[in-house]
Amino acid sequence: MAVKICGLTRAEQAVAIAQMGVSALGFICVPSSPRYIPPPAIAAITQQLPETVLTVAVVANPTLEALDSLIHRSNIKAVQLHGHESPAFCQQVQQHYPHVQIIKALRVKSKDTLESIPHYIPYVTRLLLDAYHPQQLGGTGTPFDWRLLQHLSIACPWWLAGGITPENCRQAIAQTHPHGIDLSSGVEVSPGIKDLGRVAALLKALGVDANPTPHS
Ligand SMILES: O=C(O)c1ccccc1NCC(=O)[C@H](O)[C@H](O)COP(=O)(O)O
Repeated sequence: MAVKICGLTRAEQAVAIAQMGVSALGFICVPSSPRYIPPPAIAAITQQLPETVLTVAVVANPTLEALDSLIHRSNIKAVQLHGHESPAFCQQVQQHYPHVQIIKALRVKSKDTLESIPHYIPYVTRLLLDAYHPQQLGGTGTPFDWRLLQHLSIACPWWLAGGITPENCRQAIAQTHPHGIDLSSGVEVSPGIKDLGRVAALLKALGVDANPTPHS
């Protein structure tokens, strides 16, 4: 089970969470977010992380030029497209950056959202199914109706997001069977500041072992 902790802003927290055994760390590159972190600050953090950690830049409706600048300045391994990006745009990103993993986030409002999934599959590394909120793109702390995923077979790797906490993570996984989970506000003290005790509680609930020590 992959675990992504999103919305990191502090180097020491990113390093500590990586050492706890988390597989992916997300950095919010959407300027309107309270978790926003600029690309040079992301680069300063990512260079301190173990190679095994997937580093993810979260963006919304970027131009290819903006993505180019972000990818070159932030030293990340994956981009998470969290806006209204089309399958055609994902294809363009895939063609321009074959070495960068593409995570397409879909904010699940209703069954209709899920009908678009097959159109994205050829162009993404994985999907992230997150909660829909009319005013906020992400980090809402609210789960969507997981029953919408019942009887749905998704033909590519996908991660579940939206309102997951150390308390409900096992139920979320049992009910939806994702390949990974993504959390932000469920393990936070305040936007961008993580609660390491809650990250530890999450990993304990999931039975994830801490990394061996080469990076400690
Ligand atoms: O977290 C943000 O502030 C954010 C802003 C704009 C676009 C995306 C954003 N977050 C994306 C994530 O991957 C979050 O981890 C995901 O929405 C889950 O958040 P939460 O419900 O708080 O666990």
